[in-house]
Amino acid sequence: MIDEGAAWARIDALARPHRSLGMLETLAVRLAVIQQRLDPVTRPRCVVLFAADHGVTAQGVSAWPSAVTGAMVATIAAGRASSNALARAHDCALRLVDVGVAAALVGPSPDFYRAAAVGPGTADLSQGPAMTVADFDRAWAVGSDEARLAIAAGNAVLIAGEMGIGNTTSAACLTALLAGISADEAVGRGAGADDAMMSVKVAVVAAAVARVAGGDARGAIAALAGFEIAAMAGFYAAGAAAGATVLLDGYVATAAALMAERLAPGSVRNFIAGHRSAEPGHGAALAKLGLEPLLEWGMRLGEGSGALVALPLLDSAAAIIGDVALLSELGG
Ligand SMILES: Cc1cc2ncn([C@H]3O[C@H](COP(=O)(O)O)[C@@H](O)[C@H]3O)c2cc1C
Ligand SMILES: O=C(O)c1cccnc1
Repeated sequence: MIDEGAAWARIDALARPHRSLGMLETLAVRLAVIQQRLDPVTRPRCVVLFAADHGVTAQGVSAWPSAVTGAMVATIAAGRASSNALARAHDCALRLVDVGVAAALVGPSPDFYRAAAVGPGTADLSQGPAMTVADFDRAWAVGSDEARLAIAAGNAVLIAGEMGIGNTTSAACLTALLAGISADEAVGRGAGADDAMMSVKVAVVAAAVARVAGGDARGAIAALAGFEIAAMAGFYAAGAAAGATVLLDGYVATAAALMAERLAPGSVRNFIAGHRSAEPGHGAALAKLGLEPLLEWGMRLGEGSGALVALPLLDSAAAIIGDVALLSELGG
């Protein structure tokens, strides 16, 4: 059993001055404890992008129309999104999973694409439940299935990303519910909402959370979720249960992580927070999970981008615990 004490003992025995690599050593200890080995690995790794549409866009909560979800799915399928570029830069395999995009994929579907739509997008969460509990379980199962596939393919580090116009409204609802913050604190500009959209978004989030609060946890979560967020939660829970290292992205991803921890307690032991997004509620969501983000770079994209940018830090951390001589070997 490798606990933090055992991992620190190894770090402190290595051929360098005591604690001379700062936070990189803290990260190395986290990797060693998650993976239960003093030579943790970060390759191969993969990012699975889950995409879906959101009925709540009818309320005017996003600066962008829903059709952009499908357009970006086509861009990702063509290998031309920010997430594709970052995945290539960091030697990370990429998969794209449609869990509920309204539009059919235009253009050729590559071998890394999977059609697994639960429906043509969620219902408007401001008018009633976004989805039934049965559909929530279907979306969750798509994600848990993807985690098992990723692990069976040998991946040591799992990343989930998302594409879904309107999904920062759903993430704000889920964070308000699960991290216990107000709608004001949970709502941010997402992909660029202006002040008028922001006040609608705060009102929508406050009313939706008030409507479901106090009910059964699964039903409340399903009422506020998106298909891609539910799939990410299933991905995280199954990845953690199988012992994988799970690297989280931004605000939407962390809302899914809160769901995973609520419905599959203990999942958080396998989570590493890649970054803190510019969305204002993200700090409270990470604090609720007890996670310290690796980067605070003002990123606010989603698509797994913040996790992908943090990936080389995991490579560095693995190298400085697993691939260095011992002090006792000095001169020997
Ligand atoms: C071109 C484009 C590419 C994106 N890639 C990720 N997002 C991000 O922005 C969306 C959430 O923001 P909101 O809740 O304000 O709609 C999600 O699709 C998320 O993945 C994008 C958004 C746009 C417009
Ligand atoms: O932090 C995120 O996940 C995020 C922020 C803005 C837009 N989409 C996603």
